[in-house]
Amino acid sequence: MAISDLDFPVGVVARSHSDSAQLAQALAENVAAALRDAIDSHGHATLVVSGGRSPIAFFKALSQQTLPWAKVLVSLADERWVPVSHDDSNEALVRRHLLQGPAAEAQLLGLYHSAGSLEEAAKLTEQALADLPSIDVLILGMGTDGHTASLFPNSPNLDEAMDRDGSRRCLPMLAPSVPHQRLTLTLPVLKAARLQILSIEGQRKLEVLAQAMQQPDQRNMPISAFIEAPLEIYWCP
Ligand SMILES: O=C(O)[C@H](O)[C@@H](O)[C@H](O)[C@H](O)COP(=O)(O)O
Repeated sequence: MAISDLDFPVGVVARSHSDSAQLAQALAENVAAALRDAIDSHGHATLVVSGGRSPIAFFKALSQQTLPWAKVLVSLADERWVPVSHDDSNEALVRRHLLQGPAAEAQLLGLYHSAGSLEEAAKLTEQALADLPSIDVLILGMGTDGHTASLFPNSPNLDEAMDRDGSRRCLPMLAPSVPHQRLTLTLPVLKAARLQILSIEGQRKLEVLAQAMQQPDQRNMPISAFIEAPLEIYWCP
């Protein structure tokens, strides 16, 4: 199967790349151009990225792009509720692979807060996200269960997190894999991004995407809520 075999809704643009390295470089160049446009347009740019393993090559390629990085605010679509010193921290991943070289000048708004409970941490993050401008560029990944960010099927709070009219910007979620406790931006915040990009690799994830497009209830596979205009999908075999 190739991504060109899928019948996406109008306004969803699918871009196929030969391999991970070529996808990462093309994505980095296109995101850099979008960040420059945002800065030209309103003096600053807000980039929200996802964690996991797939984005590392993209982060490294983007960090080397030339742009006024001091005018860029980087934040996260989700976070594992672990200290930023922890190996599983998405903030640590972004600091290690993206905020390097020219991109070291960017600002970072992390989601992690220490607190007595995940719910209390989410409330602190909610307050901190009052400083998050509207998102210019959003980079999403996808798990093979159809989750994106930390919008996990069957997680408590998923209904509220996927409520397009919801008022919360951040909610506590539970993942099926360790670390289970997560913080996620909610659907209305993510869907308000000007440029929404889903970056996935491999046949298995292409099959998951095809399956997600058939879901009568978007909560079964939350990525399905994003497979609509405006979305750009980057894929390689
Ligand atoms: O915190 C996370 O893990 C991510 O935000 C998550 O949503 C990720 O995008 C998917 O799980 C895909 O992860 P991989 O790229 O590692 O497959």
